[in-house]
Amino acid sequence: MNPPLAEPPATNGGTPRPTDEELARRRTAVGELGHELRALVDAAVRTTAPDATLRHVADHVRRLTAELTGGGQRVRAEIPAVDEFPGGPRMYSPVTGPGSPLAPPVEVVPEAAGLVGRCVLGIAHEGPPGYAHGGMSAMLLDELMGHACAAAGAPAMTISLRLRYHGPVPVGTPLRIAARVARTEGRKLHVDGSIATEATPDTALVTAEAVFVAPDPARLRALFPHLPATP
Ligand SMILES: CCCCC/C=C\C/C=C\C/C=C\C/C=C\CCCC(=O)SCCNC(=O)CCNC(=O)[C@H](O)C(C)(C)COP(=O)(O)OP(=O)(O)OC[C@H]1O[C@@H](n2cnc3c(N)ncnc32)[C@H](O)[C@@H]1OP(=O)(O)O
Repeated sequence: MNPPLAEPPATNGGTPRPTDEELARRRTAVGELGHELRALVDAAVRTTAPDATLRHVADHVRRLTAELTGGGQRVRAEIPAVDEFPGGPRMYSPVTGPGSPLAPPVEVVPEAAGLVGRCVLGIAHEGPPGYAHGGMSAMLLDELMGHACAAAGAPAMTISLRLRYHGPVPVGTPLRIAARVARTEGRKLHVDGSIATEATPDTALVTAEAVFVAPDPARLRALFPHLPATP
């Protein structure tokens, strides 16, 4: 079990902002580690190696974890130095983050009617054998629909998300996730989304309708105490 995360301090401690070059170097290193961790997770859920090998690897990984935690750790709600929140890169997003072992990761590109994300899910994301966990589809859509809000100029949080699963989403297959803001109503954004394979983009396997709310500024400060003064 991970230890509980510490509560956020009142400020970020006045840490100086890294230069663009330092930031680029750090992001590359974060992405490299993320890539290797994803390969490790994939290998771990697919391996048929003997028990002794699993125990041996577990020992190695325990030592590596100690090496990573030894250099200091970010506290709950702290915005990583490699991120720009809201609206910019989020290196550790569990959906799009190159540094996250949980993320496929999804690559997001703007399209005429909103956004499209592309990824391949792995066996680590499996629900029924050979197909994605339904919760993974929900996570992919929630994130991409959130990106569509930010791209429309209103970073927002989900207040409702309704999914329809029309067909199972295969793992190991290039996927296309689409999201667009259908209409806005004050601070509320009504967003549509879908998942299909790249090979058959017109056959939606999952469709989603969500409502997002752009938080009131006071609520925003309370929720995200580490936001820069002018987000
Ligand atoms: C600016 C940053 C915001 C942060 C957003 C996050 C990321 C943005 C950054 C970059 C964007 C890029 C990518 C997107 C990344 C991730 C997307 C994933 C999104 C999520 O994974 S996010 C986690 C799950 N999400 C929650 O954890 C929200 C829980 N929620 C709240 O924290 C508050 O709700 C809040 C803060 C949203 C609004 O708070 P508030 O104080 O500003 O506004 P208030 O409460 O007054 O609600 C205004 C109107 O929404 C109605 N309303 C509210 N909740 C409702 C509900 N459940 N059902 C029906 N109606 C509801 C009210 O009834 C009122 O309606 P009316 O105006 O008609 O009376």
